[in-house]
Amino acid sequence: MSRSHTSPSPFGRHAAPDARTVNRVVGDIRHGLPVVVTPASPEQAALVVLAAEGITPQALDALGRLAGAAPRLLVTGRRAMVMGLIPPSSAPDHNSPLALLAGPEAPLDAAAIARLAAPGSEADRPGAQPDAFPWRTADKPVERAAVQVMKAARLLPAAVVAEVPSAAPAEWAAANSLLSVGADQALDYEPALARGLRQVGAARVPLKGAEETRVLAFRPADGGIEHIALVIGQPGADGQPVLTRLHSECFTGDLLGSLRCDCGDQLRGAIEAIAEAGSGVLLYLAQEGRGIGLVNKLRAYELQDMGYDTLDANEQLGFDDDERIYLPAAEILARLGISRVRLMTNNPAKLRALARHGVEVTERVPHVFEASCHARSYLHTKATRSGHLF
Ligand SMILES: Nc1nc2c(ncn2[C@@H]2O[C@H](COP(=O)(O)OP(=O)(O)OP(=O)(O)O)[C@@H](O)[C@H]2O)c(=O)[nH]1
Ligand SMILES: [Zn+2]
Repeated sequence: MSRSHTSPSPFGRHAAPDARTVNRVVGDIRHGLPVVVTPASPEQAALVVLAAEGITPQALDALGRLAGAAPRLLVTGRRAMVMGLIPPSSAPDHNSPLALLAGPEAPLDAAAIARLAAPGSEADRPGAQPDAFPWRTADKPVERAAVQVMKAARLLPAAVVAEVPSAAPAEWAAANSLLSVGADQALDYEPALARGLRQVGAARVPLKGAEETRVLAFRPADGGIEHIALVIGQPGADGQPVLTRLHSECFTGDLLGSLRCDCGDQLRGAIEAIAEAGSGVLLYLAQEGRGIGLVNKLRAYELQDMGYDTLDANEQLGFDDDERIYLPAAEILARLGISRVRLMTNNPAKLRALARHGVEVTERVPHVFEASCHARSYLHTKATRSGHLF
């Protein structure tokens, strides 16, 4: 299912304008620049937004002066929960952000923002008690979109925001040389990238033990990092469901041979098993760190060394325990003409997600490897808390 876009630019034949806009905004955010997020409804205020991660006192001052109002901090419900701001039971949607406002006893300065946005022992530090900040639930689309932009930028999911002092926010943004993006565009970014995937490369790459392998690359609509499909043999030629593995990128495990996880063994083991079966497909999905990115995964590892398990570490950072979506996988399978799979996985969420996207999973094929001593507690957590079937 691909969405067609019309573009007035002769260079824009393949471009998805919404994805391009979000991508440019993400670029500015990663540069430490503010952007404007506009609401669909003109009754709501637009926000001028900066990343909380790495914010400087100068940037915070400049934001306040630009907007003519005191900035506030948006953190996710998850982060608010681990800071003890809200009890676990009272968070209706953990992905809804919470707004923290500066109060007379607790100025929202750059140092406070760093402590509130990043996990650590903020409650131990003088002057940084999170409950000194008045807060309210922030579930307006512009507020959720501001946090979504941080996730798309692979930064900590926390944003410093102030209301745009104009009823014409896009014009105000242009007059201040800022990029702007619609809240709906930002919230639909990941699915839009998946819908706009294009195959951009295909080559025969004989692998050790799987010589009849083709490697195909699928580029998302914003020109970002490609997902890769390894097509081994002639999958589906016999009319049978295709032996399939969805593997999420793990730089540390796949490439460096990290012993903290089982990814490297699972990757090579899947290729071996598919070759042995005669044919199948492995999708190598650009979803490092269960979708939070490599840098945030390294932060999660640091937290795990402090005693948190792999799920709690994600939540300490403000993320859900798993931020992946499987629409890209379903889209690639559809492009390959595969609608029925025997899925090699221990993760029931992958079975449910593929079914939701119209892929028939005829069988789950267990995909278990011996754990190193460093990976034992990681795999134990998956089994006891994520419902993994080992
Ligand atoms: N955030 C986070 N990601 C991790 C951690 N350890 C491994 N990962 C990432 O988790 C993903 C592993 O994905 P998969 O191989 O699909 O594993 P899975 O979801 O357990 O599913 P199956 O292996 O199919 O059972 C990779 O993107 C890794 O980078 C961790 O401690 N924290
Ligand atoms: Zn791994």
